[in-house]
Amino acid sequence: MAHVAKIPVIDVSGDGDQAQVARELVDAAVEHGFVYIRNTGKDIPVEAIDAAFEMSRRLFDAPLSEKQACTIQQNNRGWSAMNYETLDPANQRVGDFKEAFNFGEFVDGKAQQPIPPTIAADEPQISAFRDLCYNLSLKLNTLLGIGLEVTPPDFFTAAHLRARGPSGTILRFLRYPPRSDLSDTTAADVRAGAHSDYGSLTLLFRLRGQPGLEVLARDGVTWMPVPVVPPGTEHDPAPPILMNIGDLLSYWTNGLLRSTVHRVVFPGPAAGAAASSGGANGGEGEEGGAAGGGIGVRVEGEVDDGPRYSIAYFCHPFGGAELGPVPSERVKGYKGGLAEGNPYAERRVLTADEHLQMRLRASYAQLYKGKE
Ligand SMILES: O=C(O)CCC(=O)C(=O)O
Ligand SMILES: [Fe+2]
Repeated sequence: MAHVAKIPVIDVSGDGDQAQVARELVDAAVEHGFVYIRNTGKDIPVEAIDAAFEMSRRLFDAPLSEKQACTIQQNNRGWSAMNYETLDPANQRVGDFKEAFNFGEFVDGKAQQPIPPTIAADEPQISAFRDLCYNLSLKLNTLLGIGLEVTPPDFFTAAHLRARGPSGTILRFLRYPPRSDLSDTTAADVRAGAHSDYGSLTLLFRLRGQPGLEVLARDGVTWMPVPVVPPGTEHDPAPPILMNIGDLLSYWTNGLLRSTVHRVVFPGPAAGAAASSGGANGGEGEEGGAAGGGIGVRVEGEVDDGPRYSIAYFCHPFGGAELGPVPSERVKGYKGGLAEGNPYAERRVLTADEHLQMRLRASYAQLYKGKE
């Protein structure tokens, strides 16, 4: 039986040895593509996360007409309705069973896109939360630069500074309804299809008791649940923030940093009940997901019968950033990459914007149909 994903937990909030933390972060990014960032409340206060989830609840509870008036546009901002996005079109019968709302940049606390009147008064607070995520993402980009011994170490960070110009960075609220609210799901349906993220890195906020995220093991067939509260963090003020490497940073580092495929499934049967995916709940650390169908196997202590909420911050470099050679011996010396030999000699240097457009077209077929 498969295991719960063994993703390292790292604390980046201390004043201790940055080089050591950076090495651990890079090792996790190379090995797993995912890392838990311990939430001590120093980088992102717990109250700010709670408030963001509260705003998200109110947003999704707003009248349908308010959300429809903000329907997602080709700039990737706005509301994405139930089943609208299909993250794994080759394998999904229907789109993802989720609603999402994407916030692009804010200027002086004001969104640069239509916002449902129900949450209009919250704009400054959403903007402030986005800023907190931005600051943490810069810190993580710096640590990745230090850990990869890039010269200068702020190479990645510099490409992410807002001052450089607009970027594809998105703060996304997500709501996944419980299966009991849906009339037409099958066992194979998933809340979010298998995918890797598009940007440089993603920060993911989840709530205790709302499991469902799974990562694909290196064997390419085994799904491993990612507990919200990994061992050792039970007494932290909030669950860790999950960071994962996106396609852009993987591409930029020639595949050294790993962009790991993941998905969100409906909760599986309760402990003791027959598991229709074939994986009955085992002992601690032994729970796992069967490949194929979209039914998760429960992680100990995680019960989920209602809607599931999560918040993702997809960090992107400024649009014009050229994804050329990374000045790091470790990246240059990495041979197991995306192409044979020197990838930069063989491929045209894409900009961050070109990379994003390429990826968005694949998952929003309806939005881009006939608009080539
Ligand atoms: O909701 C989650 O836990 C993950 C969402 C996700 O992977 C995404 O939106 O890219
Ligand atoms: Fe994702």
